[in-house]
Amino acid sequence: MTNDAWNLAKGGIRKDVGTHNFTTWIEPLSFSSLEDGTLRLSSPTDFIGKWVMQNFQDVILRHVADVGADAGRLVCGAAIRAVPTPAKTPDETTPRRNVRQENTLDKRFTFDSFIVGKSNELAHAAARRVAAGGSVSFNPLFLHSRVGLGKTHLMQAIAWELQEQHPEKRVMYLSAEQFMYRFVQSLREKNTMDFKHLFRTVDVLLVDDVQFIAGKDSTQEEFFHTFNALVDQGKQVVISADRSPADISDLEERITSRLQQGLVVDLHPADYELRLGVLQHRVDSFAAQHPEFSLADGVLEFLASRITASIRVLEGAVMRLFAYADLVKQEVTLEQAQDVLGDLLRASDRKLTIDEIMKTTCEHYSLRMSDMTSARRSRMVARPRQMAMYLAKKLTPRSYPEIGRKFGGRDHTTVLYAVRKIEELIAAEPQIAEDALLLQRKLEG
Ligand SMILES: Nc1ncnc2c1ncn2[C@@H]1O[C@H](COP(=O)(O)OP(=O)(O)OP(=O)(O)O)[C@@H](O)[C@H]1O
Repeated sequence: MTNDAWNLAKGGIRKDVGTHNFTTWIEPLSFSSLEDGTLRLSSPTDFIGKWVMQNFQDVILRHVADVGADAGRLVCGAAIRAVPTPAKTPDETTPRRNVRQENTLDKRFTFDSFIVGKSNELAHAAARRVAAGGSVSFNPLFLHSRVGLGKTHLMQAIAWELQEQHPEKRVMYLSAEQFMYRFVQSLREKNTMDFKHLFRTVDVLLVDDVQFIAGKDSTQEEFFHTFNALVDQGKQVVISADRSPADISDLEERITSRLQQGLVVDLHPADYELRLGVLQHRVDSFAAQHPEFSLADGVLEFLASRITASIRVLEGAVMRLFAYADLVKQEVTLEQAQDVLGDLLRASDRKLTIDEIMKTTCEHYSLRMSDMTSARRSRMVARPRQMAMYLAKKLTPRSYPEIGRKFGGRDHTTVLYAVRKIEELIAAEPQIAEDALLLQRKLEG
């Protein structure tokens, strides 16, 4: 069994255990080895490892068998070393097998369960407007944010609301990856007319994670035509991405400019009140079904102040507390919460700086710190510098101009170019992909 086979098995596991369990328990695991019928997975903490062995052993072994690996036993823990995975860009012609083809919506992602705060109020209001089903002055609605801040939740809330209030409307929600999958499938099965018909006759089209199609030429082309056909007919389109249209590299200029013609809204990182609101909401829903559940005073406030990365991470933390409470069957104290969530808290504590990124990159390529800010252009220096800029954009919240300033007062377009260049090289050159992955692992500790 290889890393790839494990990734394939994870697709099936996700379907069986649900997105929530998957994100909390399975996603953090990495493949280590399969020897003598024992599958070894590495987990960030022993608590997660134990929980996975107790609760997901059967489902994991079943799906591992489905991908052709024979394991009768699972061992999972923090002391197990993971096999590094080379970074890979999905290939346009070989869609991943675990892509969901069904248009399923998550029952939890409704407006009722969406907590509104300063950071997301505009996105929420715009989503509500689209969900009302009347005529809307902006088209498309483009939602963007860093990961785990509620884009998918809002998109699906729109779809649920429309389905409920306007059952006559044809609403289609899917990820850009699914769009590509269906498109490639229609090419293979020579029924592109059906594909076009399907997508051009919907009333509302919601496409999640559109950055995925950047650089995938024929899918982009088809997406562009679908998009134009719908907008020209006055049909509503809603799109999400992990960055703004202008920041998505490898997206054709004409697509970028059309995407910018509607309303582009950024969901900002959640502030303390919003984080606390989300936690409280989750705890209330859980406690309604588990009256014995009890949390010591101050635990939620502590989590809301310490875990700031994303709402997804916050949710993962609270899910883990529920699991822990279920195990010990007593009130969860602050000390226990700190213990069980140690890895998440440590990760949240680390605020990576651009200086650290430069230093680690220099060590990796045996360069001097001054090379990061110098004007030298030889490839030996320029490439690592571009790599450091790429990592700075990826791993810190710094903007292009801020990064440019740190790298010897360079222009923001130089940083943008560096990021695009490294993204291209990661896709084309395994050595660069490996460097990027190794550096990222080192930096994220
Ligand atoms: N304002 C909110 N209120 C309640 N739950 C939220 C809110 N924002 C995010 N969440 C929850 O956080 C989790 C992650 O949200 P979601 O998947 O929508 O993020 P995303 O921005 O689409 O992330 P990605 O870019 O990784 O796709 C989900 O479980 C979602 O329900």
